Amino acid sequence: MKARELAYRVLLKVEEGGYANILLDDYLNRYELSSLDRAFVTELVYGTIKYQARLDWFIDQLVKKAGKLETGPRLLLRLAFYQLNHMDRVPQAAVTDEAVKLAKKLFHTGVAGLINGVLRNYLRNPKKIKLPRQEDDPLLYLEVVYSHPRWMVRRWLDRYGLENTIKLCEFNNAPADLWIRTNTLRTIRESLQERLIAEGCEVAVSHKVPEGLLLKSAPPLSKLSSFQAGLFTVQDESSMLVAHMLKPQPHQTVLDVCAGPGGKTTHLAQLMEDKGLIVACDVHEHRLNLINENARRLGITIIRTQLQDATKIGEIAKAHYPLILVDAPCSGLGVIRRRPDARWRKKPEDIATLVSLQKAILESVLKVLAPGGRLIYSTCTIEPEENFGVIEAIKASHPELKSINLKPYLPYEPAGSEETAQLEQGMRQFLPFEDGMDGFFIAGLEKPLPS
Ligand SMILES: C[S@@+](CC[C@H](N)C(=O)[O-])C[C@H]1O[C@@H](n2cnc3c(N)ncnc32)[C@H](O)[C@@H]1O
Repeated sequence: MKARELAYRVLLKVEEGGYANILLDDYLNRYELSSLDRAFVTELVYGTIKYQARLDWFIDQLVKKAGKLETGPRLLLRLAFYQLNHMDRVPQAAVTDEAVKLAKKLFHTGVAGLINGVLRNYLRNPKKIKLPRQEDDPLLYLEVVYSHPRWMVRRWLDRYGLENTIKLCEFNNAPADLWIRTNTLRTIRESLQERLIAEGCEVAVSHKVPEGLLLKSAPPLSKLSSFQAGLFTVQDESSMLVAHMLKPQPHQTVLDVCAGPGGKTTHLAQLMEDKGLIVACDVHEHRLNLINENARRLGITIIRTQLQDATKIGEIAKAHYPLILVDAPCSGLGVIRRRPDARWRKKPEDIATLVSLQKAILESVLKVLAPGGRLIYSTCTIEPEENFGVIEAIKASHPELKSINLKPYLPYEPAGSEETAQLEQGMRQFLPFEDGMDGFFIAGLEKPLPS
C-alpha cells in the first residue's frame, strides 16, 4: 500500500474511535515502507489530526454543501490541504494528482471530480480563503488558526488571556520533546550521556531534574543497546519532579495507587535504591503488566503490583502507609502535544466526572495514610478544578490535613517569588507557557500525628 493510502486508512480508523498512535504503529508494522515513507505517513497522520479544525475551515469554504460531505472524501481533502499548507517539500501537482488517484480507487468518479475541482479551485488563488482574524473574533481565531476545540480555548482564554493562550496552543502544536530518565540503579547520568552520544544521539542535560536527559535526535530507542540494557526509561521532565516531591528513602514502604504503566513507580524505586517496598496499584490489569515489564527491564525488584480500585482501597487495606502517591487519572490537558488526537477526544463534561473520581480516590486513600505520613497528589492537567479545586475540597473536608512546603523537595532552585510562594503553599501548577514543560500539577498533604 502506498503512503497516502496508508495514512488515509489510519485516519479513517481514528475517526471510528481508534487511537492514532496505536493504529499508526500497527499499520506501519504491517506494510513494508522505506524509512522516508514511514516518516511521511507519520507526519501526514499526526499533522492532519492536529490541524483538523484549520483544514476543515478550508474545506468548508470551498465545498458547496460541505455539511453533507462524507467522512472518506473529507479525510482525503484534509490530507491534501495538510500537504499544501504545512508541507512545503511536497509539490502541489503531486498533492492533487495523488488525491484524485486515491479518490478514484476508493470511491466513484464523482468524488474524484469533486476533489479535483476543490483543489484546483483553491490552487488558482489560495489567498481567496481568509482565516478568522484575532481582532474580529478571538475565540474563532484560536479555534481555527490553532486548531483546538472551542470549549478548550474558551476556558484558557478566560483564564490566561489571549497572548498566553496563543503560546499554549503553539506549544500543543509543536513536536513534543523526548525526555529520558537515567536508571540510577545501573549508571550515572554523565556515563549514560556519553554512551548515548556514542550510539548516535544528540543529548542535552536537564537543569531541573538530576536524572533527566533530553534526546534532541536519536535512532529508534528500542534499537539502542543502552535502552536494551535498561539504562534509561522515557519520562517527561515535569513527571520526573513527582517522585522527588515524595522523596522516599531506602527501606521505606510506599503506596502508589494509580501506578500504571509505572513511570513514577520505577522512579520511586530508584530513589529508594531498590530497597524497601512499593505497593503499586491500578484498576487495569494490562497497566500492571506494563509496570512489571518496566521494572524487569530496569532491574527493579521492590515493586509489588496489585489490581485495586483506588476508590475502594480505604475499605479493604489493613496497612497504613507513611508515603502515598496519587498520580490521578485526569483530563491530560497539560500534555496535549504528546497525543495529537487527544484534544478532539476530550469533552468538557469529562472534567466534572474526573473531579468526582479524583476526590473519591483521595478520600479513600487518606484512610490508609499513616499519622505523620505524607501524600503527593499529581496530575498532567492545567484545569484548576482537577488541581487546586480537588485539594481545596479535600482540605475542607479534612481540616486536620496540612499542606506540605514543597520547596525543600524541589530538585532545582525556584525561578522566582511566584514559584516559591506556590511551593511553600504546597501546590505547584506547571504551565507550558511559563515553565517550558508539559502542564503538570503537584500538591503535598500531610496527616499530623495525634497530639
Ligand atoms: C496518570 S495515569 C498514571 C501514570 C503513572 N503514575 C506513571 O507515572 O506511569 C493514571 C492511572 O490511574 C489508573 N486508574 C484510573 N482509575 C483508577 C482507579 N479508580 N483506581 C486505581 N487506578 C485507576 C489508570 O488506569 C492509569 O493507569
